[in-house]
Amino acid sequence: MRAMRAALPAPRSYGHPAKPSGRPKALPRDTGVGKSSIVWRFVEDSFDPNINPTIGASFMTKTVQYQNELHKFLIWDTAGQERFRALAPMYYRGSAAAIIVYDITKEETFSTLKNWVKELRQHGPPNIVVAIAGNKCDLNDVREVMEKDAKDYADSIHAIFVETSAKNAININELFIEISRRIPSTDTNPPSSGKGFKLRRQPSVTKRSCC
Ligand SMILES: Nc1nc2c(ncn2[C@@H]2O[C@H](COP(=O)(O)OP(=O)(O)OP(=O)(O)O)[C@@H](O)[C@H]2O)c(=O)[nH]1
Repeated sequence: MRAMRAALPAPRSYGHPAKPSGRPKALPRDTGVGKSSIVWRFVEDSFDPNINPTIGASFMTKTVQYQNELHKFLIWDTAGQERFRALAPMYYRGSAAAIIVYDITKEETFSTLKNWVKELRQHGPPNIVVAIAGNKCDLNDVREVMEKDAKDYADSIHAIFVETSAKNAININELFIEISRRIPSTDTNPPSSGKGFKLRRQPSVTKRSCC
């Protein structure tokens, strides 16, 4: 079995912090993109339309079989609210992969996602696998971010890209499997270190079209 850590940073957020429970009426613009919902869909195969905002960060694990190996994902789901912003480096520093999530119905979440990419490149582990997930693709009718624009950007930075729907379970498993595929075997690395992976860059990512 090999272990890997995937942190889920959100785009930088602005505005008033949320109350400790329940969603605030005026949401900071980059919270609520669906990070926790993606993790819940992957780990528990469930979806809660009334899920609360993450406080600090939450941790979950899931082991999946991939080809002849067992892959254990150690997942930090980080909070998107600005007041927790400073915590993010604690989670991505030791991670083998990071999934940056934006909401396809909110252009500003895609714009600020680029700040996270820059931050990961500057302060994250050198070989961290970056995946971009355009979530809520079930809401195609109110889409603000074109899939092609996001895919072109992801290709330009050699990141994995998928559009996902945690609600309708679209491309969630595929996202994690692709991350698994991009992280080389840990045969030559201690499995518990969670870092030191040498990243094999793939020229393109196979993506199942959704919505
Ligand atoms: N339609 C739709 N709604 C979704 C989807 N994923 C999440 N949501 C909803 O979006 C809202 C926010 O979801 P969360 O998973 O809490 O978002 P988050 O990014 O973890 O939010 P923070 O913890 O504040 O950073 C909730 O009401 C979810 O039910 C999706 O794929 N489709």
